[in-house]
Amino acid sequence: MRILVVEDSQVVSRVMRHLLTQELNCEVDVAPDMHSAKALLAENQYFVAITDLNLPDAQEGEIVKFVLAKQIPCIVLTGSWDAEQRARLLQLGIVDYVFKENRFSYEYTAKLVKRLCRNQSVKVLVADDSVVSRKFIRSLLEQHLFQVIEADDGVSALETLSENPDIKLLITDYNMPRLDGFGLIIKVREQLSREELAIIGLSSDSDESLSARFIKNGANDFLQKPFVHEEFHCRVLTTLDALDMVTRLWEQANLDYLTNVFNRRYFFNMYEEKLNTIAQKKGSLALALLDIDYFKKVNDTYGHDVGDEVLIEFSSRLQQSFSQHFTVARIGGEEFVVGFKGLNVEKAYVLLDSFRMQLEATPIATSKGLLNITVSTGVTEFTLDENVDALLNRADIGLYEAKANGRNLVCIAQD
Ligand SMILES: Nc1nc2c(ncn2[C@@H]2O[C@H](COP(=O)(O)OP(=O)(O)OP(=O)(O)O)[C@@H](O)[C@H]2O)c(=O)[nH]1
Repeated sequence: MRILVVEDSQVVSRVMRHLLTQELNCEVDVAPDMHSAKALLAENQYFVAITDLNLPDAQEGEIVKFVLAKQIPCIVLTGSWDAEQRARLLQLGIVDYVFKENRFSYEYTAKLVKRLCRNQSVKVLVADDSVVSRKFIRSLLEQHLFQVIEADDGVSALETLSENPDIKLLITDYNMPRLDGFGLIIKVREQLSREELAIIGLSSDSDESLSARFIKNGANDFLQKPFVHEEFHCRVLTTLDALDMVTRLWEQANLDYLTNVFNRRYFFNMYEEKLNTIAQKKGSLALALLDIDYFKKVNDTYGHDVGDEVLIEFSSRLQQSFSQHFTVARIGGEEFVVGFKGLNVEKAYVLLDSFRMQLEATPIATSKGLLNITVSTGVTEFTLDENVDALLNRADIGLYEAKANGRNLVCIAQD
């Protein structure tokens, strides 16, 4: 990803380069004037341009129109606060107008670029029966690079949501035919929590109680129409940042910090519930306990960091082999589990033995060279009246047998 900074002050361009490369994996080109900016724009594709308005060879902000004409998102970073100019440039379609006040202005700009990068993968559904209003909101969202989908009433919004489960944000009007904004939110919240789908309510109705009612019905936020561009963007960004924070907290609580597979806590919580459902439906489940062989030797010979590299690569191979259909978790130092929901122990055995052979045949690349790694595995099948501990204990008996019989084996433990 390439970013263009058009800025005649070397101090500012150096600060921006530093902050941008800290936040993102990107290349930063700096143009000190309009002439060199044009040359760089002719040569390269830019994700975004951050431009000053007063350049030695173009003092009236000419650079902005030039950048926008090339369909490149433009953030204005200026030392002169001019309310009229700001309103005009926002109208033209710049992403934001940032006043160079202090170091926070530069940090804000770098964070904004990071958000633009994230926004490209965020789907937003706009539900509004007014075409004009829908198109206006679409244009605001597209300035910030969101993927936008439209629905012209509550019923079609519901259909679109079920067809696109990856929509992260719903922006809905209140007055709509067939199903209004409240009805839509109530129906959506029967299935999706505030953390799974954020909702912002909109209305031009003068009824002051609407905002509270929207939020009580399950919206994350509310905006009164007409609104100014910046307020709209601030609400959208704050709502999505909150969603990101919840996701990060969830990941910290449920993913293993080293390997990024599910951790012990997630596995136990999820499997207590899962076993109840499987027992009720009389379904099948096989559970495997995998333990890397002689792992202590890897640490002792090559150091703890290389041990970590082995754990990371081993987890990644487990995920590649099983995560699409089954659950992979790290439950101890070099101990992993795989839950094979829907499989009996014989079928799980075949998959696990093939994984074992592939691991043996493909050494792991580490900073100290290729290492031959093998794994021992115990696998067992769920019987309808037991809990996770009992199931794991039985898988552990299989694992013990695999270790005792020379390692690099998969052993089935029968109940
Ligand atoms: N590098 C690294 N090592 C870890 C981590 N967690 C646990 N270990 C190490 O894993 C090793 C486990 O050793 P043992 O339980 O003796 O097992 P082993 O050497 O694999 O022997 P067998 O299982 O009998 O084949 C210990 O040396 C722990 O310090 C970790 O996060 N990173």
